[in-house]
Amino acid sequence: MFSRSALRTLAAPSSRLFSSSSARQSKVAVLGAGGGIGQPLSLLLKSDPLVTSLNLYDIRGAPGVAADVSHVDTASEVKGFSADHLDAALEGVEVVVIPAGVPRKPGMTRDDLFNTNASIVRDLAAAVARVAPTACILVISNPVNSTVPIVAATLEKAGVYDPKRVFGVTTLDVVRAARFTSGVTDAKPSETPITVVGGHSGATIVPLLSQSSKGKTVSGEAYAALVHRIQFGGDEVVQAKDGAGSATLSMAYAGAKFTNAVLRGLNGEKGVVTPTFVKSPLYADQGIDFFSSNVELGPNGVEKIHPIGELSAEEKKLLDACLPELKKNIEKGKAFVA
Ligand SMILES: NC(=O)C1=CN([C@@H]2O[C@H](COP(=O)(O)OP(=O)(O)OC[C@H]3O[C@@H](n4cnc5c(N)ncnc54)[C@H](O)[C@@H]3O)[C@@H](O)[C@H]2O)C=CC1
Ligand SMILES: O=C([O-])CC(=O)C(=O)O
Repeated sequence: MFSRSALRTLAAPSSRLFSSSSARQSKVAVLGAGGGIGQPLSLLLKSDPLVTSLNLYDIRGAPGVAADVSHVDTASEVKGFSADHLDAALEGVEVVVIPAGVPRKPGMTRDDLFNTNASIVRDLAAAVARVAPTACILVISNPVNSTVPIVAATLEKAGVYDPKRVFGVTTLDVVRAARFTSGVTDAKPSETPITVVGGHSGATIVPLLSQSSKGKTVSGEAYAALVHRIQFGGDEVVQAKDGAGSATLSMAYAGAKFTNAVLRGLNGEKGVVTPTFVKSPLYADQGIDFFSSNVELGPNGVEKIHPIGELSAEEKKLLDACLPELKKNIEKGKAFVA
């Protein structure tokens, strides 16, 4: 079981994006650094005191982003790498963050991105397997429910898969859940940390409001509306951007927050716990071997996968709706590599 105070250290939303408890620093690469997420994510990572070196790679525009970000007056070194220099970008890297790939337009599901993004993510994972086989890989590219199994299967094929080091970034769901719950309970987001489990698309996103002292006070129509908003927060942004893409700025914030958590774990900090989509035993008996739940991060990546805990009757129904869809998404990813 996990300690609630440990959980709060990361899950609790705070005005401080980065925590740092150690002098050890790390080399981080962003693949897709020229994009809507990649650019602000690179800026935020430049501000993270745990990052020593930042390698920015994209098939378009990374050297420009690197030149720009490199002027920020923090200690880390920034280098930009263009299309033919992926291997150089990965040299000696401990953490690889992947926001490469196309975003949604209105009317699309995340699964509609599969045909384009599956091969992008597979090829990037193959390069990581070749050049930085022990790096932690943080997958942002959608559909996360399928791209994470694609990365895992690609590493497995290359003989370097360590399930403790491959993560789907579901932090934006956690960030949204805290923000939206704060809105309806009249509490600060720091008082409304919400564990979100399952996967990262619509019905596979399962917020566990009953496990939050503020969240469990929301009921009836307000509860249904809050769950819907957390599950479909991405659509809200896609519609508002009206063809110009999906969440980029809030995702960059979430991606930087999760990267900092992984670095803190690698540094040996204790009690760093947050939901993330990883190879998981929780529903493996139902053929679902990737699942997001609270995970303690440590020096090897995943330190401990926490059970999801007690669920309300409503949450049991949400989980029943999540599991079959998640299973299909995972199988689709695996089949692509096989
Ligand atoms: N996990 C999550 O919570 C979220 C995931 N996303 C996903 O993140 C991805 C990126 O979104 P945006 O940054 O808005 O898209 P974008 O189109 O603005 O940027 C994507 C970048 O990837 C680059 N790229 C394409 N192929 C590449 C390759 N083979 N190697 C390196 N870079 C490559 C492009 O040149 C572009 O700069 C999308 O798949 C989106 O659905 C978006 C928001 C939240
Ligand atoms: O909705 C999208 O396509 C982007 C995404 O994953 C999110 O914002 O949660």
